[in-house]
Amino acid sequence: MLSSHRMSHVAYRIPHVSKACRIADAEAVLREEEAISPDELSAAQRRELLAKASNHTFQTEVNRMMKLIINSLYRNKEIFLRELISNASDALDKIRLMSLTDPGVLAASSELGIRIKADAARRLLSISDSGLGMTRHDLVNNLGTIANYPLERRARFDAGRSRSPRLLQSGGQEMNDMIGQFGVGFYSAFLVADKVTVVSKHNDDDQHVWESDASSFSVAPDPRGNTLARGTHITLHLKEEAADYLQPDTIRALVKKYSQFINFPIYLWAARTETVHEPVEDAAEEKPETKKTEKTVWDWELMNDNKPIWTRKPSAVADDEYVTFYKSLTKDTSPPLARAHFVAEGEVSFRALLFVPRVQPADSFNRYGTKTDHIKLFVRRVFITDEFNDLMPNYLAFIQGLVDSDDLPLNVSRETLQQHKLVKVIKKKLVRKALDMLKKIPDDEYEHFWKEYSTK
Ligand SMILES: Nc1ncnc2c1ncn2[C@@H]1O[C@H](COP(=O)(O)OP(=O)(O)OP(=O)(O)O)[C@@H](O)[C@H]1O
Repeated sequence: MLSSHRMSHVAYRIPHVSKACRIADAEAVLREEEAISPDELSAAQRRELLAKASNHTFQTEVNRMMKLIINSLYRNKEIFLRELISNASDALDKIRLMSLTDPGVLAASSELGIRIKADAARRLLSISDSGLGMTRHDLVNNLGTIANYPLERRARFDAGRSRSPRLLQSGGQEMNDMIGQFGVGFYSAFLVADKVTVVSKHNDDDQHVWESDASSFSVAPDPRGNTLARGTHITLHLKEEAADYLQPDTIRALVKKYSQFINFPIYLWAARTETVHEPVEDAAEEKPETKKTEKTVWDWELMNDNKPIWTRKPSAVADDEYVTFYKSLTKDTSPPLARAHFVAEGEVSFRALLFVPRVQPADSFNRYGTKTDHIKLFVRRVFITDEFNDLMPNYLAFIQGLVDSDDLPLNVSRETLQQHKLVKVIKKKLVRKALDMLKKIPDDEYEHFWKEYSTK
């Protein structure tokens, strides 16, 4: 018999196997997935979990941030899903990047994806990923303190607050929009859930369970053992008023709105009706007859088109797709003032997508107080870093976008990449294209651009 670990591994390959097998496997996944939910713990396992749990209080800054999120985003609760999917995608980026230099990190599971499942009867919504996962230490530190938060984000919060202190109290739409841009992160789960359970398996540690009702949290070794091959499974115990987020249509619409450009497949565990023709057993008849019956089939449904937009031909991308992509890339709520999408060939080949934000990014300074650029670097579709900081000169640091190069080596450190001679060539071409893009800002927008970006 397959061990439960193996079973989940096999089941994750559902989309590629035959239908009969798929249904059988899908049932296996259902059982497997339900077994992962901490509510499925037997009484003895729950006792063991409690006995071994260490209890922690959130750092003051975390409490403050949770209050800020809950008071400011109550009209924009839906962003929780975008935040959890974005964390899952970050964790997948990290393991994929590590696998370039050490393929062994994918030994437990080679699947890289995000799976969402709703259990309407128990009001549970789960988001799981097969990313990097978290060790016990990570669970305590990353989901309990603010120490690991990028300093830039704090700066962004402060910038937002000082820009509009009155709005913060009023909880107006503008404030919603502004906070939405900051990447409020994991704690936004408490906008819709009164309890959150995180089960995580990192290659370097055994599986642990983190649980919180927003006032404090506990961490314990998972009494079921390592049921996840690798990654993180988050279960939201939804508040009564948040039950709509269990509806497949609501989930599909949110993924389309905020997460359609995530570079990993996002699946929803969903039912669909299939019409099947079954033979009617009647010996008197010469011709065997068939009758139509409807069957409900549960399966993982792919919700996003994870082919990166910048790999498509510019002529095949619609304006509104660029705007949606820009918003998901930057968390900005306004459309960009201008864009440039191009392929460079010759000495170095790369694709790039650049945007001019309507409002200057608030996080233009890094932790050392120097300017940071806003260009994400990909090499052959693999996200490498957004802290490369060597692709735009200071005076163009406000440009948002990405570069995806086929020629840069994948498996070298950021420092080595920075020295790479092709980086200079890429930068030169980017600057030229960026300046062309600025020239193309329509006349009626140019005054706005000038006011926003000129140094007084
Ligand atoms: N699904 C996940 N897998 C692995 N680690 C995670 C996951 N979700 C959260 N984390 C860890 O918890 C940390 C805190 O998450 P949180 O969303 O609050 O902030 P962030 O992701 O660092 O910032 P931002 O949301 O602005 O991008 C992350 O930096 C990451 O280390």
